[in-house]
This record gives sequence, C-alpha cells and structure tokens, in this order.
Amino acid sequence: MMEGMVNMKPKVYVTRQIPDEVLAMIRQACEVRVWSESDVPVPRDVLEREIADVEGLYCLLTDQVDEALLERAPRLKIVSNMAVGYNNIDVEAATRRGIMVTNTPDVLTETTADLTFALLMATARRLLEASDYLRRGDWQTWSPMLLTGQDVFGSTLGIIGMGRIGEALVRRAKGFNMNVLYYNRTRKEKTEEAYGIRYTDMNELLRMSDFVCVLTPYTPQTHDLIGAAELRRMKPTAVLINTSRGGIVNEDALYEALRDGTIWAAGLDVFEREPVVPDHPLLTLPNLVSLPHIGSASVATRIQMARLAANQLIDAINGHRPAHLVNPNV
Ligand SMILES: NC(=O)C1=CN([C@@H]2O[C@H](COP(=O)(O)OP(=O)(O)OC[C@H]3O[C@@H](n4cnc5c(N)ncnc54)[C@H](O)[C@@H]3O)[C@@H](O)[C@H]2O)C=CC1
Ligand SMILES: O=C(O)C(=O)CO
Repeated sequence: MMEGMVNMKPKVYVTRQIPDEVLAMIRQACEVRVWSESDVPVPRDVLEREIADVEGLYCLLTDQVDEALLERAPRLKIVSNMAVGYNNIDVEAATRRGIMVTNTPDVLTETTADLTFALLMATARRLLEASDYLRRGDWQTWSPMLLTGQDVFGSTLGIIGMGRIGEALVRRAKGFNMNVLYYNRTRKEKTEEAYGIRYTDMNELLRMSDFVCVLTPYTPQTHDLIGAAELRRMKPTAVLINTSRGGIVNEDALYEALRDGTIWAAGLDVFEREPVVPDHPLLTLPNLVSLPHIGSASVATRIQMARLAANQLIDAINGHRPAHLVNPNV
C-alpha cells in the first residue's frame, strides 16, 4: 500500500545536493532523484537519462537546459532554476513545449547588492592587493602614496541595468553620498524621483562615471555590451564592476584595457567560462579583483533561494501557477 502511494507521486530530478530541509519539502510531494555523487554539475549524459521520465526539473545556473535536452523530456512540466538569472535555459524552446520556467528573484536582491558594493569598495581601495602585500612581508613603512586607491564617497556611480539589484545598489550608494547615473532598457521615472538619480545614454554614463556597475541579465542584446569601444569611453581612473554575467563584458577587451591603463581597475564576480581557469590572463593583473560567483552567497539567502525554487516546482507539479514564471504565456 505505502509503496503504491509513493509510486504515484510525480517524479522530479534535482541536479545538485540542496539543503536537506528543502529536499524534504520536495519529497513530500514528489518522488525525487538527486545528483549527489559530488558537488559538480551533473554530467550531461546522466542528465539526459534522468530527464526522460520526470515532470519536474530543479536545476542550477550551471546546468544547460537547451532544446536538445528538452526534446528528451516528454513529461516535463516545469524547470525551476535556483537563480534569478536564467540564461542557462532556452526559455523559448520550453515555451514551445508548454514547459513552465521559474527563477528566484527578490530573495537574493539585497545580498547581491551587498556583494556588489563590497566588490566596488575592495577594488577601489585595493583591499586584496594590500592584504597580499602585508602577508608577503613587503610592508616596510607607512608611505605617502603607498597602495593609494580611488575615493568612493561623493563619486559618480553609473549603473547599467536598473532592476531589482540595481535599485538596491542605489540605496547603498546614497549612503556614500554618491551621484548616481543609470542606463536601462526602459527609463524608470518613479525610481529617478524616489532616489534622485539621473537617466543617461550608455555613452554619457561611461564618460561621466567613476564606477560603472553592470547589472543587466545576459541576453543576446547584452552579449559583449562592454567591449573595447565602451572601455575607451571610460575615465582612466574608472573602475568597472560586473556581478551579473560574464558574457556581458568582453574579457579580451577588459584585459587590454586594464593592462594598458585605459581604465584603472575592475572587479568581477562572474566570468565568460566558469570556473575561470587559474591561468586566465585577467588573473595575472594586479588591478583586477576576482571572485568565484558569490553574489548571492549568504547562508540565509541561499537557503531562501533553494526554498523558493522548491515551492515553485511543487506549485507547478500540483497544477498551480508558480509565482515567478519567466514564460507567463506558456
Ligand atoms: N553574481 C551573482 O551571484 C548574481 C548575479 N545576478 C545577475 O544579475 C542580474 C540582474 O538581476 P535582477 O536585478 O534581479 O534583474 P532585473 O530583471 O530586476 O533587472 C535587470 C534590469 O536590466 C535591464 N535590462 C535588460 N536588458 C537590458 C539591455 N539590453 N540594456 C539595458 N538594460 C537592460 C532590465 O530592464 C532590468 O531593469 C540577473 O539576471 C543575474 O544574471 C543576480 C543575482 C546574483
Ligand atoms: O541568481 C543568480 O542569477 C546568480 O547568479 C546566483 O545567485
């Protein structure tokens, strides 16, 4: 009897070990299989096999959910991504097949804005370089221009992509008396009024800003949004921060701009290919601060993201409309 009931539960596949309490939530509603052999992305051949009979896929930003994969999933109803960015999923292909796609907005907004501002501060004031200098034993004396950086307070911040995280970043910038410019696909007059910020085109933003932060999603339109021409428009003292997705800033162009002093420094939490290889040319530069995609990585936020992704999976499996459908016309 018990066994029969378990078998009636809809099948779902979870592509990585997630917090036990969240897995338990999903197990209440579903028959769950999990990729738990190691904390690396599930191999493609395993995923292709596992997806064949499931109604739900709980995945991470490291999983490529493309058309070829979806073709192997005749029963699939929902792809729940444990991330707000969903450039790893072919949403159009999912929509054509009537498959819902969900993401995890809002719960990570403040945590990611914190990290973005921390990276901005660390890059401006050369924190990692200074710490390494001390640990190497190079610190001989206090010296007038030793390890001098750029001031953050009172400077001009240009935000490209004024969405949830962009707005949260403005709130932090205001605490540092920064003058904020922004560029967005659509102008947001209410946000301008609320925070006293100014809309500009990309060229003016690049020309005027001391700090440029990229916070758009990664789409065909934002691929290489910041390339050699854009970097040349920036001030030689400017700092570029990217906490959105790697492909938005062209890495070859950034390498040259940092090496040649076209811009002063950059802070990256994301790379075109992750994990970035340790001998990547960018990592040889002293004026690059690099992080391993930890924007949303606080304990509380990661648990909230995991829970939100689980709730949406369960809602869809139970025939309800999940709150954060990215393809609402599915
Ligand atoms: N480093 C990390 O760990 C994290 C990275 N992210 C990244 O940050 C991105 C932004 O997240 P949210 O603020 O929640 O998204 P959002 O959707 O609220 O904001 C994105 C903004 O970018 C604008 N935009 C889109 N395409 C544009 C274009 N071509 N030109 C100018 N503006 C454009 C949109 O109009 C929107 O205002 C995510 O898509 C994700 O890729 C998010 C969380 C953590
Ligand atoms: O949510 C995202 O898009 C991330 O990059 C990690 O939180």
